[in-house]
Amino acid sequence: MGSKGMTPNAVLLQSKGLYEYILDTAVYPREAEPLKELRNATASHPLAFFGTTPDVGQLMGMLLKLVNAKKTIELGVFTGYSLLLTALNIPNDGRVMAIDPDREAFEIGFPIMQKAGVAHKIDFIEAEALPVLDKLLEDKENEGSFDFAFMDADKNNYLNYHERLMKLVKVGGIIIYDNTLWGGTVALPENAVPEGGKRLWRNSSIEFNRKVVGDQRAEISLAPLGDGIMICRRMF
Ligand SMILES: C[S@@+](CC[C@H](N)C(=O)[O-])C[C@H]1O[C@@H](n2cnc3c(N)ncnc32)[C@H](O)[C@@H]1O
Ligand SMILES: O=c1cc(-c2ccc(O)cc2)oc2c(O)c(O)ccc12
Repeated sequence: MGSKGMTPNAVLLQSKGLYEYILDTAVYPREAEPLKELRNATASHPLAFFGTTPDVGQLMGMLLKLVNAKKTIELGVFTGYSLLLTALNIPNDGRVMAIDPDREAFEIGFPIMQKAGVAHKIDFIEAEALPVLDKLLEDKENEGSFDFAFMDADKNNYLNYHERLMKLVKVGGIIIYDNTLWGGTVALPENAVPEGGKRLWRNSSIEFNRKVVGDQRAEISLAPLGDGIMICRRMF
């Protein structure tokens, strides 16, 4: 499946054409078949725009391999593009703990994960993420035990997740936060953004970026891929 007619919103780049160029020349030709299949299966969903964009997925795949990620965690699964991507890029005995209260959406993608032969790597937990993280942290053994984390759940809780993930991920491990440029609205005056969820998430993103930039425990890169990703590497 190519990009025509279904390009994710190219809100951060100079033009939609430039984003299509990146996807068509560098991303789609290298995208694994099961990921294409999962995008197809999600395309008619009313929230299809939730899916992690394939350009972010491509970088995630590389980072997972660079840190030899074996034990990973994901908050915010939806139909499972980023989950399948992770499962495909960790070893056969690797595990991804995937947390989302919406099992229905997960079940759209799960048969594709089974067909791809990676379902045994996936532990889906049907729940809100915060109490699950708190439960994990009750056991000291879980501290510093994850190699990699991907965050794509409720945007107004990112700072709460960050505090917990910085304990759960090992020194040298990676945490990626999606949507941290929130359609470019982080650079707009507040009154230029419609009131409601979008403004709330814009404000949360600004606050999140500011706090993480000041967090000396992490090396960071705020990269303009997809809707913006904050990449953190735990230093101590
Ligand atoms: C943008 S979607 C995730 C997209 C996914 N990463 C993908 O590649 O398709 C956000 C997801 O976060 C989930 N979510 C919302 N609140 C949550 C919470 N408190 N804990 C965990 N997941 C949550 C929603 O149910 C939704 O499926
Ligand atoms: O439009 C959205 C909304 C969300 C979102 C908002 C609140 C939640 O509790 C969960 C998800 O997430 C999005 C997203 O991750 C994306 O890539 C595009 C759009 C949206």
